[in-house]
This record gives sequence, C-alpha cells and structure tokens, in this order.
Amino acid sequence: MMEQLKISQVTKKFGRHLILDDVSFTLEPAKIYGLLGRNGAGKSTLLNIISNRIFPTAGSVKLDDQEVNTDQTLGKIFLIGEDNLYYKQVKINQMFDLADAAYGNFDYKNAERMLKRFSLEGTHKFTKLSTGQKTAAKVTLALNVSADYIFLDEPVLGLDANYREVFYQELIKSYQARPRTIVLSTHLIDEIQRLIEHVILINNQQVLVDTDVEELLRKAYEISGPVKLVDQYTEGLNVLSTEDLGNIRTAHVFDKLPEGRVIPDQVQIGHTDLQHLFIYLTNEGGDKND
Ligand SMILES: Nc1ncnc2c1ncn2[C@@H]1O[C@H](COP(=O)(O)OP(=O)(O)OP(=O)(O)O)[C@@H](O)[C@H]1O
Repeated sequence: MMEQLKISQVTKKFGRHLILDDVSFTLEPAKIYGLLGRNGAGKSTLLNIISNRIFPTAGSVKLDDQEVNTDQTLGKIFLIGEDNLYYKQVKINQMFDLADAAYGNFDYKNAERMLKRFSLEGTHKFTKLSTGQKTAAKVTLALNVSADYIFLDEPVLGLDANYREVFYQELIKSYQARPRTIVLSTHLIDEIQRLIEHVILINNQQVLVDTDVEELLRKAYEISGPVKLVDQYTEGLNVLSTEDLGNIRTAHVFDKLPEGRVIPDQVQIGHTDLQHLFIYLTNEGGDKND
C-alpha cells in the first residue's frame, strides 16, 4: 500500500538567512505534481530536505506516520538533483546498478530503450556528458527506479525541444505503466501544464498555492475592455495585476467570477494559462504597467 508523504511545518535557515518558513503540504500517492517557484525560492532546498540529504531547521517529513530517515522509508523516495553525487569514472550503466542495489527492481529493459531514444549508451561516462545528456541520463535513471515518490529537480535542464518531448512522452508512459507520485520542479511551466495534476507554489518562503491545476485555472481570468467598465466589473475581485493599452485595460483576476454581475458587451473574458498565472502571482505587483 502506498502512503502519503507529509511535509509539516518545515523551516530552513542557512545561517541567518530564512529560506523556507513553516512549509506544510501533503503529497498523495500516484499523482503528478508541479513544484513551482521563482529562482532561489527554495525548491531544491525543499527537495533535499524531503529526501533527507539536508536537515530542516524545524519541522518534519513523514511517510504516513514514519519519519523519513530510515532505510525503509528512504527506499520509497528517489530524488535526482545535482550532478556532484557521482564519482568521476561512473558509467550510466553503473548508475543504474547503484539504483538497483539501493531500491531493487530497476527496470533495465525500459532504461535501455529510453537511452536509445536519447542517443546515449550505457557505457558512456556520466561526467563526460553534455548538460542536456546528463539530464537525459538522470531522467532515464529516475523513471526506471522502483520508488513510490520520484522527485525530478530541473528534469529538462539543457534538453533540446526534441528531447524534452521525448521526456514528456516517456514520463506519461512510465506513469501509466506504474502510477506513482512524480514531482516535477521546472521553470518550463507551459510545457508541463498538461502533465501535472496539482501545483505546489513556493513564494516568499511559504506555500502560496497548493491546488489542483484544474481548480486553479478555473479561477484565472483575464478581463479586458474600456478601463471604466473593467474596473466596474472587477470591483471587489482579487485582481493580481492590470495592463493598459490606451483606454483598454486588461485585468488579471484570480477569483471566482460573481454570478449575478452583468458582463458589459465591450468587456471580454478569457482564461489565463498556468505560466501567466504564475507570473502574476509571483510578481509582487512590482512591474504593473511598465
Ligand atoms: N548550502 C547552502 N548554503 C547557503 N545558502 C544556500 C545553500 N543552498 C541554497 N542556499 C540559498 O537558498 C536559497 C534557495 O535556493 P534553492 O536552490 O533551494 O532555490 P530554487 O528554488 O531551487 O532555485 P532555482 O529555481 O534557481 O534552482 C537561495 O538563496 C540559495 O542561495
């Protein structure tokens, strides 16, 4: 049976620098998540805490009720992050063997097939690969490890458009064959929007969004028309930002639209995509109308 992974009140300081402040959320079994946040928001730090590579200043990470620090619990969590974990001469095949030794049941056959799609060979030395090739080797490793929770930090870093597409296809295929929780932390939000079911957004050291994508986008609108009419229609709503072009205003709203309010003929309402919603939510209102 697969358990929930609970991150509770995690705070992390590096020296006097507060990176994460009372971060709590729960990851459900067999779901694909996007972990989003601006550069330096603390995503990698959080992933390193979850996988027990660094310790939180306060708070806990638990699989159901067990602290994630035993072999048994850590054997259910796999993180790919930085490259510096591997010794210099290691070949891709040996990375697979290490994962097999630690987690068991490594899917060598599928990994071999994936390597071919990325034009790589198991005998290639990891440290000699290009940035994109390293990423390809790491995601191949991650998608074939037998763990219930797979964390992919920057899974498309350096991959060209063709290989990113290969990765997205393989991710879906792998998930369908063996549903488990996969957390993607990436800045290419428009590309993962269709893959993820749920978003965790870290902003200003805290969890700003912890919501299903569908529900999130259901509240994300852009409302445009003559300034006065847009202001009237959006009065009292949560307006994240506005842009003006002459007398035409576009308001980016993150709210349920009021049912009884009449939409004037000259006012148009459209939906915002995840990437733009991310920008409006994390912009701090600093560059309105710039
Ligand atoms: N070992 C460390 N010592 C001191 N500060 C650190 C350390 N690791 C990370 N930081 C700082 O913590 C903050 C969060 O870094 P982190 O790498 O977690 O962000 P991120 O959200 O993954 O960023 P990006 O999207 O740019 O990769 C940054 O300001 C970084 O400088």
